Amino acid sequence: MTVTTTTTTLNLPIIDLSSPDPISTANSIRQACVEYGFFYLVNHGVDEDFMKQAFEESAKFFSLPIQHKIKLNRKEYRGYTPLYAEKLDPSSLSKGDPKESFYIGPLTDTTSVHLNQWPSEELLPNWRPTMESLFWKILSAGKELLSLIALSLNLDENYFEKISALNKPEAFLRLLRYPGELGSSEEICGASPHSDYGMITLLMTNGVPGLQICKEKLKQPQVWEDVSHVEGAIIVNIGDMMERWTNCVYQSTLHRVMPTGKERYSTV
Ligand SMILES: O=C(O)CCC(=O)C(=O)O
Ligand SMILES: [Fe+2]
Repeated sequence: MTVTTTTTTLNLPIIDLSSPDPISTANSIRQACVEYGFFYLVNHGVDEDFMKQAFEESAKFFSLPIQHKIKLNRKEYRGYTPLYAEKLDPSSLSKGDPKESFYIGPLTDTTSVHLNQWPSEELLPNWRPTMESLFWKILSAGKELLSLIALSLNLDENYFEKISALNKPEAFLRLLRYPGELGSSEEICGASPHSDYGMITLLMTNGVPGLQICKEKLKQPQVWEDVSHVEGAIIVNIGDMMERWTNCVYQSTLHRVMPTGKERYSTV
């Protein structure tokens, strides 16, 4: 049995992507990745009004009747997954995570881009252009960040590009909706505890809290700490692949989303 307790809210480091001093930024990134595996990214080029618009479009899709959504059921890792269809912690006894999602595959890859599924233009005319624009903006911030992460590891800033780490399937964009309803007394997570599998994850939320991290995954009882919302910031976390590549110097930190009674949207 896993016994969990929640403590205080964390003060994660804030990294400024537009800082004129890449070496000092890289040093701060290193410290954040060693200590937490999580940090906030500001001045990343995705402006707040645009994010608001993206969450509005996301909400329009998720509020469609289920028969419209189910037509876009996930195939080839692209499309809609209904409530409870996923369980990020396979050992959890719950019937699945109470969240729905929509997966968009890499727009960069001409050989697979046609596999993406989109809601019809008649139903949601601005949906596809908004999500495509979101994809490019976050990808661009992510690539800039990866050159700073390379510097933070004392590598050439183009290192990840040179080793083809940015080749297809470069990046997926997922839109998530958590109904947020509080369950019975048992601990039911919106997203059950997991670490991400890739290089890095860039996460934006609509400001509704719920994200928690557990810095020491092997310690019992587990201690979960709240990650608070910083207006306009992207939350970045290190994935398992980057943890492995750095011989565990950078942490792929366990995290989860707890319901707070409020509907929550995020993009990862
Ligand atoms: O919605 C969130 O805040 C986190 C989602 C997440 O951790 C994931 O999908 O990997
Ligand atoms: Fe995650």
